[in-house]
Amino acid sequence: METMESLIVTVNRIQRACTVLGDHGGDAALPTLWEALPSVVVVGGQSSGKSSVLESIVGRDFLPRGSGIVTRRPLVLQLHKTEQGIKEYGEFLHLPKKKFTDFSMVRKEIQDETERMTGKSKQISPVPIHLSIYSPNVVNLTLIDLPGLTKVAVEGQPESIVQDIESMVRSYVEKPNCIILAITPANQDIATSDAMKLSREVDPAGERTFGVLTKLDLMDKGTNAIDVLEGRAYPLLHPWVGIVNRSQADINRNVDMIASRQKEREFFATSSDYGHLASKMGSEYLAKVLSQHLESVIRARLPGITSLINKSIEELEAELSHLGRSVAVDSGVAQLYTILELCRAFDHIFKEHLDGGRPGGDRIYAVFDHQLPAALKKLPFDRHLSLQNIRKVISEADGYQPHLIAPEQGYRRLIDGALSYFRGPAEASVDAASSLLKAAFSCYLELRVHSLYQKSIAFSFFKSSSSSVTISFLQVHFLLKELVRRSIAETQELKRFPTLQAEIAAAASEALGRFREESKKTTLRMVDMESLYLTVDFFRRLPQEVEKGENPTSSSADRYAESHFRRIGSVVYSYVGMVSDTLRNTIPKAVVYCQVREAKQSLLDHFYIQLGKMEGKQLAKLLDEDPALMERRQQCVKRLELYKSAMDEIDSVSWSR
Ligand SMILES: Nc1nc2c(ncn2[C@@H]2O[C@H](COP(=O)(O)OP(=O)(O)OP(=O)(O)O)[C@@H](O)[C@H]2O)c(=O)[nH]1
Repeated sequence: METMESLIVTVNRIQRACTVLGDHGGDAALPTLWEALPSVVVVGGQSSGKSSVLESIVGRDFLPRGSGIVTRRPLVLQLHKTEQGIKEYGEFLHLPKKKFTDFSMVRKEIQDETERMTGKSKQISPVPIHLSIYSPNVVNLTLIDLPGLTKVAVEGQPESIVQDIESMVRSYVEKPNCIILAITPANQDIATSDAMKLSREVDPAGERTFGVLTKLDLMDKGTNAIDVLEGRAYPLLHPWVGIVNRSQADINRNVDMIASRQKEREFFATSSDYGHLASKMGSEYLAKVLSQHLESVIRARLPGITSLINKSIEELEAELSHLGRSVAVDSGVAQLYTILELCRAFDHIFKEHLDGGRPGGDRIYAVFDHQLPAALKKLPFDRHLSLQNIRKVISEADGYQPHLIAPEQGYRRLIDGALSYFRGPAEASVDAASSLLKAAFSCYLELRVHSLYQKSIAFSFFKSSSSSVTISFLQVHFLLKELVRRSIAETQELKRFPTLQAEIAAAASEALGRFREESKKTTLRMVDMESLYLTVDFFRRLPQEVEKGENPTSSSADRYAESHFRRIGSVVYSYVGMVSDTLRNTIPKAVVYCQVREAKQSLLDHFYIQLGKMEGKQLAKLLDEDPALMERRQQCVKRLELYKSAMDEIDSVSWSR
């Protein structure tokens, strides 16, 4: 018996912990212990006698009375039996350490506390009020009083209240761990009893319903409820209990509960209808039966509850470790350390993208292997080296005195013009294309969704421009940015720090911009170098080759014939081809040197310098977490605390057994 009593006390403590730590069930996002705890829930229509039954079980007047819906929050009533001689008192969970010995003050506090949560609006709230009563006149028992089921809203109450109350009551009684105390007045047709209708729905076999008939004394003369009380009219697994509470007149005359219990006992003992059932009737008997039943249910459910607690602790701990530790309380140095760790994690992933292991680096090679040669091939040398243009350039270079041997100036001008194709359109398109890229990237930062669209615009721009040099460093620049974006998204540790994510993205973008400018300078300089000093050897070899294939009889007059210009064209063509081959090999080297290598080695170097100069507050700002995530972590911590304390409670009972 001692063990069983302590079981109810244990569950009482866990129930209180649930309320303190915010577990009232009904929150699908978090595991709930509240719903797993066995409890006795009092259900009945308005004026069915619920309050009277509860007061009778307690032996005290303490519940608010009045018209309309008085009970508007669940009242968890925990009864603790104390030794004889100790003065009885009530204690609220929300007012710990305040002992209420005056039960009219308990009533007032229930009213006040109800209004604190619901206002005077007459709304209902699912957050329970916990009241413990310590008394030698009670049995260990926990009862939950709920708003009475009603069919109409009274003045000042929203129409939805009828439905709201039913939903709240239903949410309690449909749980398999709920013992239903269904109160029905005997002077009404039981077929229309709200309590019985609901309990039949959720417990059709009547396994967890205790039927209580009140107001037996108010039945019409000549009628009785024997058929119900003996279990024939409405069979339930547990026997029905008849009750006689104080009448309104008794209440008005302040008949105390002890006298009323005595009166109830006499009613059954002397009743010609119920005399034979007298020992199994009345509120005192009801309290005893419920207490014993609750104890046995708790005992049966304890292993299930224990494994539920263990499972939930595991789940919550796993989620918390996934969410990560809160860094808000850390010192500045610790926060700097955390930021550097996060940057390193990002940098590691970024490098994996470049070096292999993660995709992306291969696309840079594709730029050098396909896009650059294709762009070089597309340069419009044909137009520049058309017969007509060659003649024009050479004649203009000659001036009034046509060339005598080789048109040195003409060659130089033709070559210079052709080489400018490597850089001319390139330069023109750099700024336009890079501003498009900038737009694409800032758009990614702000909206994150349109980047693909912007990306396609940027790419089509590349395609339409025939700039071979630009194509390499701008496309590599774009690919590096894309890899930064992907690396940030793939750094799990960064997920909870949106501000730091944005700062890393901005710092990386700024650095990549600098590398791109360096690359642009270097690659364009390579083209400039080609135009500034031609490869003399190439031309020194030329006359022999020309002479070899030339007709010795050809005269100097041929110098102005078509074939002469065609030959010049083909010489320039092959020189430009040679330069093109060189650039195809050297541009990738420059781009890798200036952009890829720098990105790998020093992408966040500037950012690190800035971090070093930051104060505690600025660092904390960088570590601003997603508020939803912080909230979730807090909820999980609280729930974990609940489960752990519940486990301790249960363990302490097991030890004392
Ligand atoms: N004579 C008599 N009157 C009773 C009995 N039970 C309750 N009453 C009276 O019926 C009225 C309603 O009883 P309550 O206990 O307030 O009923 P309730 O279900 O708590 O009502 P609400 O809280 O308003 O939903 C009161 O005037 C009680 O005195 C009973 O067994 N006999």
